[in-house]
Amino acid sequence: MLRSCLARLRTLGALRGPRGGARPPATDTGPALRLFSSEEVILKDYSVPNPSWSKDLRLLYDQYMKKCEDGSWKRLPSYRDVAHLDSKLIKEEQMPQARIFIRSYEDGLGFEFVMFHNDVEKKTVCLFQGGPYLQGLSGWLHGGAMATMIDITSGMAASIGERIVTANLNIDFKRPVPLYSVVVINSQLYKAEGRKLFVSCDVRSVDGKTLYAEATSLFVKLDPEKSST
Ligand SMILES: CCCCCCCC/C=C\CCCCCCCC(=O)SCCNC(=O)CCNC(=O)[C@H](O)C(C)(C)COP(=O)(O)OP(=O)(O)OC[C@H]1O[C@@H](n2cnc3c(N)ncnc32)[C@H](O)[C@@H]1OP(=O)(O)O
Repeated sequence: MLRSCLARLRTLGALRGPRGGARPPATDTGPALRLFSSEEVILKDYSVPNPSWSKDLRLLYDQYMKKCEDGSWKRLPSYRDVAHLDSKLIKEEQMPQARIFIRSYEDGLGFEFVMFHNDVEKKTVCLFQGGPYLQGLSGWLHGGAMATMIDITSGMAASIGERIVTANLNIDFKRPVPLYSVVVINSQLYKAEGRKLFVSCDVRSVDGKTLYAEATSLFVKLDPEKSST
């Protein structure tokens, strides 16, 4: 069990320890994966409920956790550490303070989210609650914050565990998203053509009645032959 869990995390690139420089302390509460190898790695998984989660977010989380019971859906863990990124893309030893920015806010102030993935259907769903530090126009979520979540959710639908980058992202913002509200981001890989992965996405209210945004995106698998990446 632990072995398969480690294999999965390695696939996601999550188990690279710091090669110099201090890792920010794992002071928050919540589940953590603790490993002992040549270096000690402690990873806290942020994709679980915390006290800042609204009732809507908790209810949806419970619904999706139920869907996970038959194995068709999987909750995706999420970490703050740069170890999440491929070491070929970022030189950790030169940037010991680097963090995944969406996980760098205190609970409830920024991006509260959890993602679920269905490998057969090539779908990723993100349950997202945007906090007060993500404000754009008064009372509303900044579109860039929404774009970030669309990008990452779509990227997860495109490819889990592979080195991909966003080549193109088109978003139609249909309605402003109120701060603190919960939205459901649905993404699906609909075409794969060589290194190119095409994803569609929409963002809806919890009851599904309000369409906040629609997006299409293109992700490209990095070419191992090319030195720039
Ligand atoms: C908040 C942090 C979240 C972190 C998440 C934690 C881990 C989660 C893990 C996993 C989920 C992943 C989620 C991703 C989320 C974050 C992604 C980003 O922010 S990435 C940074 C922004 N993007 C770039 O910086 C790319 C910069 N561009 C490039 O590097 C190159 O242009 C690249 C790799 C895209 C293509 O370059 P070439 O030289 O390798 O290949 P060529 O031949 O140019 O393109 C390949 C094919 O793609 C088409 N193509 C390329 N760009 C296109 C475009 N803009 N529009 C249409 N087609 C395009 C080309 O026409 C070509 O197509 P033909 O094979 O000929 O059919």
